[in-house]
Amino acid sequence: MRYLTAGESHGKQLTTILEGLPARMPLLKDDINESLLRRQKGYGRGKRMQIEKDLVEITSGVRHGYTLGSPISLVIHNDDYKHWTDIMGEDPIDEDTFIRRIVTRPRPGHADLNGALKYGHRDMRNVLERSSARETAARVAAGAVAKTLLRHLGIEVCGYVKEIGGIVAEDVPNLTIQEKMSLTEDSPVRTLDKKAEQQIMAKIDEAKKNGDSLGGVTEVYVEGMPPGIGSYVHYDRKLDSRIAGAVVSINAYKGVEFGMGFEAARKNGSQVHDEIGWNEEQGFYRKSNRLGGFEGGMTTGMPIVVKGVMKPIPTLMKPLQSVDIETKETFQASVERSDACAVPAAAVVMEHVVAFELAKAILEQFPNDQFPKLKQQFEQYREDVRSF
Ligand SMILES: Cc1cc2nc3c(=O)[nH]c(=O)nc-3n(C[C@H](O)[C@H](O)[C@H](O)COP(=O)(O)O)c2cc1C
Ligand SMILES: C=C(O[C@@H]1CC(C(=O)O)=C[C@@H](OP(=O)(O)O)[C@H]1O)C(=O)O
Repeated sequence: MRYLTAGESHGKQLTTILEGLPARMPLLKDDINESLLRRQKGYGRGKRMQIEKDLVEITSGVRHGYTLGSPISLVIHNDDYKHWTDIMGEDPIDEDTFIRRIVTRPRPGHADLNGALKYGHRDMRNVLERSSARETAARVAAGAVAKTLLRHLGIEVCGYVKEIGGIVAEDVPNLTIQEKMSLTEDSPVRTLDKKAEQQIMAKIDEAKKNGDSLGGVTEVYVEGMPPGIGSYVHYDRKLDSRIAGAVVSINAYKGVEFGMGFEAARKNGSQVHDEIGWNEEQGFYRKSNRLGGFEGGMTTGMPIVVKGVMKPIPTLMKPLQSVDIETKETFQASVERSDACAVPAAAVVMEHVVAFELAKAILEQFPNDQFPKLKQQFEQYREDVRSF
């Protein structure tokens, strides 16, 4: 399974083409819309999210609520496009409008300058329109389809916020994944910890007031993956490495940890590895999950726990110094609108990119033409590993 996305942030629409999904899998527009709506929520976002109402149109690959096995195309319209038709249309525009709206001032922390140097664009709008995280809506649409497949196989994926601006949300022990999902849905900053929630909101307000921005840490938790998904035989089949790549591909993500992650560097082996047990009912199991559900590039059958770190949003109301690419003059960047913090939204994006990698690995490992056959073989595999 693979997908491509197309679309500019202020262009007409975003398009996702998803290929390699089995035929005869139940899929509803609402499965995708629910995810899109979740991505739009979260305290700290700017005015753009009040303009957009992300809804998907399925334009191919699905009939009467089931996949056909042919490419699925998903379209999300940009409601903001109506304000940008002269700037973003495909037809040539008059010189005056072009000069007035040309972007020559690169923002530190964004793709603007590197993209201009690489492609030779003198109007950096040609870079920022595509490098914008607006594209993550199209990726969430693909991930929502993957999540639907996983749900039909008994696998649930949940993303939430662990930390924003240095305020850490404590874990609530022994929650079921359903409880995690509903708690985070009710939280404006998508945390499990009510106390941290209030502090985080105050911290975001403070950053906003100072014209500044915040980053944080998001976590994705997955339940229901059997052991042995992924492979140790080649670098590009290791599922943890694919997940790491997918997470860092999200705009503003700079690092990934599995389980105890970087903390492992400060521990002895006896405090890191997960001891193996066996009983008649479960078969092989782990006595702990310090490694976050992976060994040797394969799932262990324990929940997958992966964290990602998002840097603070680069567009700042408080100006940072930069240099105009035409005049070569130093200026203090000024902007009209931006998110102050998008970590809660990014947790939803991370959930969906992880879900996509999991679904992709399953489709590589099991017969993938027809969903009912895949499901049957997958359930058989679950039983095979349980009784091994
Ligand atoms: C959900 C989400 C929303 C974002 N919103 C903004 C924003 O409003 N302003 C901004 O400058 N960057 C925003 N970003 C981050 C930039 O897109 C990102 O920093 C930029 O594309 C440069 O890429 P890099 O940070 O991965 O190097 C957002 C990122 C995500 C995931
Ligand atoms: C549009 C989305 O996020 C955008 C990501 C983004 C950026 O620079 O990455 C900049 C902002 O867009 P604008 O410049 O139009 O205000 C965010 O709103 C979205 O998440 O759907």
